[in-house]
Amino acid sequence: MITILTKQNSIANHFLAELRDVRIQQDRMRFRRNLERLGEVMAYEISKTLEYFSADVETPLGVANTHLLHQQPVIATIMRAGLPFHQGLLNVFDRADSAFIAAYRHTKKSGEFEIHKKYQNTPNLDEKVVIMADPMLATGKSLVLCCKDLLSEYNIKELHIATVIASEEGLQHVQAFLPDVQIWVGAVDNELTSKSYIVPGLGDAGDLAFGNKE
Ligand SMILES: O=P(O)(O)OC[C@H]1O[C@H](OP(=O)(O)OP(=O)(O)O)[C@H](O)[C@@H]1O
Ligand SMILES: O=c1cc[nH]c(=O)[nH]1
Ligand SMILES: [Mg+2]
Repeated sequence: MITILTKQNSIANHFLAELRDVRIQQDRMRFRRNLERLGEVMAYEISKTLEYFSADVETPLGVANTHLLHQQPVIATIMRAGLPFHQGLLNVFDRADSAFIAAYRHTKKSGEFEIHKKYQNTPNLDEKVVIMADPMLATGKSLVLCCKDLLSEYNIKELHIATVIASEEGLQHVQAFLPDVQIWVGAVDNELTSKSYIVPGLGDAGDLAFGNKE
């Protein structure tokens, strides 16, 4: 299942428009905050699909019945660009555990790239709802590699991918290799450049958030 946030009119469109805007995105703090705000909006949308139980809350004047999350999801992310987006999800799922993975696209002399995974630190994910957050889904190789590793190591109950901009091609790649995953995306763009950047996309999310890499 794929849910595309900007198919509906909402304030999320403003956050995404600012992330894409070649001038506004130069304000690094605002860029990170907009990734965070989209993480917050997406967390709210995902929260509507999770499992709840009936509970009573004692107020100063009586007892109110409500529905509470059966289980907090675990928020996983791929560094670097995932970090502000992860923070947004964590602002909403504020008692969640987190999982961190460091992976990046290493470009070879031929111009092709491969995903280098350097680090993974995660709580036990058995029987957990896991939300894997990475703002950019270009070829989909980073997300497929990282999710496949987690799925082979743990008996994950339900896996969600949260992303801000995806390419059509990348989405197809993820669906082919991770057919049971639920995908939440801000917007879907048509094209990839020869260096696998999304067009129109927003540029390099990690560099915009944290500075140019070497
Ligand atoms: O779908 P893919 O083709 O795998 O590309 C998407 C990945 O590329 C970017 O990370 P990058 O490797 O540039 O590292 P960074 O997050 O440290 O900037 C982005 O943050 C995704 O993680
Ligand atoms: O367009 C892209 C593709 C990968 N990573 C980014 O940050 N942007
Ligand atoms: Mg990345």
